Amino acid sequence: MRELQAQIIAELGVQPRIDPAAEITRRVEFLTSYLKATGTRGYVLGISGGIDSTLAGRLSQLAAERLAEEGIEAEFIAVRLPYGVQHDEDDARAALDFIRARTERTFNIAAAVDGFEAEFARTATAEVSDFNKGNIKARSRMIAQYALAGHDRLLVVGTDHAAESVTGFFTKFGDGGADILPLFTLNKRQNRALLRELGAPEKLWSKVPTADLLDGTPGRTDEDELGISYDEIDDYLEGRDIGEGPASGIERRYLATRHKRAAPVSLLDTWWK
Ligand SMILES: Nc1ncnc2c1ncn2[C@@H]1O[C@H](COP(=O)(O)OP(=O)(O)OC[C@H]2O[C@@H]([n+]3cccc(C(=O)O)c3)[C@H](O)[C@@H]2O)[C@@H](O)[C@H]1O
Ligand SMILES: Nc1ncnc2c1ncn2[C@@H]1O[C@H](COP(=O)(O)OP(=O)(O)OP(=O)(O)O)[C@@H](O)[C@H]1O
Ligand SMILES: [Mg+2]
Repeated sequence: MRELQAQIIAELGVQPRIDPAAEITRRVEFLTSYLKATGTRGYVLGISGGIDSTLAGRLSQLAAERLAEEGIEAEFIAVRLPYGVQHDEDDARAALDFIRARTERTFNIAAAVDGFEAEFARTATAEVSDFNKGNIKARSRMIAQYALAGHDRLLVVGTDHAAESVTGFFTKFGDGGADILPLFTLNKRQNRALLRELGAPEKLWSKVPTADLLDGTPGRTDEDELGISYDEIDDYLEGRDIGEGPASGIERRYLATRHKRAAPVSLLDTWWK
């Protein structure tokens, strides 16, 4: 195996083989123990209809139910965060039907994002690019979740996992901004395996991953933007040889995005040298 590949696998804690049922139990247990240790009162998570939030959402609901069995009152707010009307709204609805959250909300981020866009144009005397606006959408979703969390003393659940973490394919302080990461260490096919184990309909676990942040290309697939397939990323994270081109592509992205996986750099840090 490549030296950097072994280092990345160890850093992200990826296991080449998993027992999906055991991983579900372990992650629900993680959510419940952290809540008890911190005295927080529940969880909040944005539900897009994609694989990651469907899985993290169901785990959060199961954690809330487990806590109730122990006599601890815990909230779980599954919140839809569309920018106007979401083009794959049916999938978001199907995800909510599967998650069966204690509380469902919809928080439309359009007014906030459009407000930022207008103020940006005034300040920078230039239009914001569709790409940069996409990051504003991701950060507006973070603000909405923290507002709900702050109101009820909840934890913001994040959906970061190894197959996104390795390439830094998330918005810094946007979807990357969260309190607890129940999917950490899993690659994309392992996320799918956990969803199947939980009995999710095929339409949800087989959905093509999309960040869906662009006005100009709704539903642009992650693989199209990355130029690398999740199968390649998953194989790489399981220690396989995927060939020089794709492996160096992943490693280039990994090295360029180290700042996203660390706290803001200070005088005492040496990781970037
Ligand atoms: N070396 C460095 N040290 C410290 N900070 C550094 C830095 N380089 C950039 N930065 C900072 O980081 C910023 C760039 O990072 P960021 O704002 O995240 O922006 P960036 O990485 O350019 O874009 C986010 C990427 O994540 C993808 N994404 C976002 C959200 C969700 C999903 C999904 O899969 O659903 C995917 C999105 O499609 C896009 O490709 C710069 O503006 C700068 O402030
Ligand atoms: N339209 C949306 N509504 C609510 N939450 C969203 C929306 N888009 C993104 N999010 C939040 O941002 C997170 C990151 O998006 P990402 O696309 O990586 O995950 P996903 O949509 O759940 O799964 P997939 O990667 O398979 O598309 C989501 O898990 C979700 O919590
Ligand atoms: Mg998505």
